Amino acid sequence: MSPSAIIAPSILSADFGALGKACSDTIGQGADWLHVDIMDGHFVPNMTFGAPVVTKIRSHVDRPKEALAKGTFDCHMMISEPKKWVKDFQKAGCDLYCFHYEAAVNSTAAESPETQSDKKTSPKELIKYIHDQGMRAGVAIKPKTDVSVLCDLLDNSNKDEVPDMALVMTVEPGFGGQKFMPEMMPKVEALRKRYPELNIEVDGGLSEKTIDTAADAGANVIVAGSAVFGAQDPADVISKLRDAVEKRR
Ligand SMILES: O=C(CO)[C@H](O)[C@H](O)COP(=O)(O)O
Ligand SMILES: [Fe+2]
Repeated sequence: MSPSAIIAPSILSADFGALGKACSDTIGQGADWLHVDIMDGHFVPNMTFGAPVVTKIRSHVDRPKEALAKGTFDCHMMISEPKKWVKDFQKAGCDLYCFHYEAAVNSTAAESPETQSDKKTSPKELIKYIHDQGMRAGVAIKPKTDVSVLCDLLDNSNKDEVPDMALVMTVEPGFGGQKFMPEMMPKVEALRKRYPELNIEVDGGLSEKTIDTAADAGANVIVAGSAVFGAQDPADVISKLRDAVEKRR
């Protein structure tokens, strides 16, 4: 049996002028996690916010005592230097630090701004580093990246270096409100077949119209921004997304 449905509204589509309240309201409407999109204007052509804002919104939602339980802050790091910000986000209240594979393999960031050099960090070293800071680690892939890069990480026998979640992007990262890419589903199907217990997240264009396709493929962690925050009744949308995943388990 695949893991339970986890509904993670993306606060990218919330009112940034009242973000703390939007976070607590969404959890009250039945969301499991909050999906927090961090964009640096470099890895993607858009910017959001950094750790100081995460610190402020964290105080509006109880931090989960158990890993990946309700209230988890799922930080989707669309940034060029994923290692550089690990400690800041841990302190700010991130529970699950999900970096982009593409950024890690191109990253030139060292551990801290003081020691920046051209030292490279491999994705598996970065996963261990995130675990060492007490967070869970996720690895995201853009639409043009092959799913085999995730399998290589997931097949590692050293558990410290294995990701806790795989994120298959179903839009090009950078903006909310884009069209879901069903052609990404073979990646999700391949992961579900090989890793029955893995948390597989899909992000971009998820709604009541596209959830069946994602759920059929085996996704269980559902990010939805515009579909939740643009809805008349967000609780109803969250519940329908959950039901669609649960009925396929
Ligand atoms: O990572 C993202 C964009 O890069 C967002 O999480 C995603 O697009 C959610 O928004 P929507 O559900 O409106 O597509
Ligand atoms: Fe995202």
